[in-house]
Amino acid sequence: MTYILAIDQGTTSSRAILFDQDLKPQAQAQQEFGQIFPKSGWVEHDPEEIWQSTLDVCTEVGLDQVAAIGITNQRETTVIWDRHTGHAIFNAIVWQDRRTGEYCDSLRDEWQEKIADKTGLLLDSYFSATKVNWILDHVEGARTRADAGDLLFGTIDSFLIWRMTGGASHVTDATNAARTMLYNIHDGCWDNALLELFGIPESMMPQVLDSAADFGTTTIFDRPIPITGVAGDQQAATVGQACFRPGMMKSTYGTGCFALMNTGDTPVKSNNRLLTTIAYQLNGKPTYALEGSIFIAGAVVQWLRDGIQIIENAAETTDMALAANPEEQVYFIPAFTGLGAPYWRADVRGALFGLTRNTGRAEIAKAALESVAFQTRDLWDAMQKDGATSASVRVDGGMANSDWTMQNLADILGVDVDRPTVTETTAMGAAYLAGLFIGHYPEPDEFAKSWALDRRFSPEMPASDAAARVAGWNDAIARLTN
Ligand SMILES: Nc1ncnc2c1ncn2[C@@H]1O[C@H](COP(=O)(O)OP(=O)(O)O)[C@@H](O)[C@H]1O
Ligand SMILES: O=P(O)(O)OC[C@H](O)CO
Repeated sequence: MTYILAIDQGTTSSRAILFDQDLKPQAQAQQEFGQIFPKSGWVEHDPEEIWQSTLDVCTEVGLDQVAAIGITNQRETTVIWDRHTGHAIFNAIVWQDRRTGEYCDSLRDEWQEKIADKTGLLLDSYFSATKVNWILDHVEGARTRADAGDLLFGTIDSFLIWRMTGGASHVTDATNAARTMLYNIHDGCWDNALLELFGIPESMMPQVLDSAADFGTTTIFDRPIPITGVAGDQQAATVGQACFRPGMMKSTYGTGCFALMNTGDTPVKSNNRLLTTIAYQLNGKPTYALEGSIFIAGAVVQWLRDGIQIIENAAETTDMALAANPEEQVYFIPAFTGLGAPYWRADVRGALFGLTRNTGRAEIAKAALESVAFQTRDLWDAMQKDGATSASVRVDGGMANSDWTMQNLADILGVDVDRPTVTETTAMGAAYLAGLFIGHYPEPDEFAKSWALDRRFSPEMPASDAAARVAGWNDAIARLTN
């Protein structure tokens, strides 16, 4: 039996999963790693922890029968390292980090439109470009070293591949490149004007390949293994959910929530503050998507556990939501690091609305779970205005395991929410891309036939109740953002 190994380097944990010939997960290892919050709105990871946890899970799951490796990763998170030593010169600045918010504001008038036209993105600290600029400005001597060609930039995929290939490959794929705010998604190349704007020498940038390609061969294990698939985690989930036809949409509930709708070979420009991105690139041909990005989804549950410590594990939230007093309607806006789509407000922070003397742990936990549905509804409305017509959405990610949350999502969206049998669709997408390249897995149309439904959640709440709750949410958002 030969397997394809998927490495899923996420925001809160690193995972390795072995997929068999039928794309069924057969073995899995997972390791959480530290979150570093140096200041309000700042989020960092230690690149060595990312590296070590990745190595550990690969070793734990076993590589004896692995034919190829696919890598998928938290996107935008920025690492800069020395090409001679392989040492990162600063912590990884995580996608959630808002430290460059004011810098983005200062560029807005002149650059917002140009950046949107070239990259499909909004000018925001979420993306890698201003994070690279910040590191070059704040680490002593970094700019001189960068100009001398001694430093390399990469998103997490790039950093891992560089290390796994002993420095032989400095590469990324088009989906990750599309999240840097430095990549022209129409021309398929790094954009010189943007590199210049952010003071980034082109010598730092990785080569951009298709999502199924020869990314190099890892030489750090007992035997050489090719790395043949790479995609950002949300794009890998889009592939894993087999959203290959225009109009198909998936929504992933991990640390954040990211809804992507396939728009085919047309890069659709949103009028409602969604992003245009590359869903996957095969045989040199990009397939585009519209994306809505929410920064806090499952992370709100982590905060209940690790922050205010009112739960011991994530699954407890279901019983709490069931036990909550239905008369109490608390709105929890988890804008811990600002609001993403469609508001894009780096400056606001979280809030609870509607507290009474009867509000307790259960009501707060319920409001935390509900915040995920309300935020998705905001994205859904924006997608509809941009022309989406889908009557259902495919869900995945850690939080999709919560039946209560998924039922509430169907109620608040007013459409069917479909959960597949494999919720590790992110890893599955990466494995599929890697296996596709070596001829181990079939072409996309054939693969799409194997998508299997675990459970469909259909709306049960009366539409008027859902509308009243959504109105309450909109009111809370208006109060916070005004
Ligand atoms: N049963 C559950 N109910 C609610 N939230 C859950 C449940 N299981 C996992 N989660 C949340 O899902 C997230 C983990 O999902 P995962 O897809 O592994 O995230 P990531 O890839 O961002 O690290 C955590 O934030 C966790 O709080
Ligand atoms: O770690 P996740 O699964 O929440 O995904 C993070 C995204 O890639 C950030 O854009």
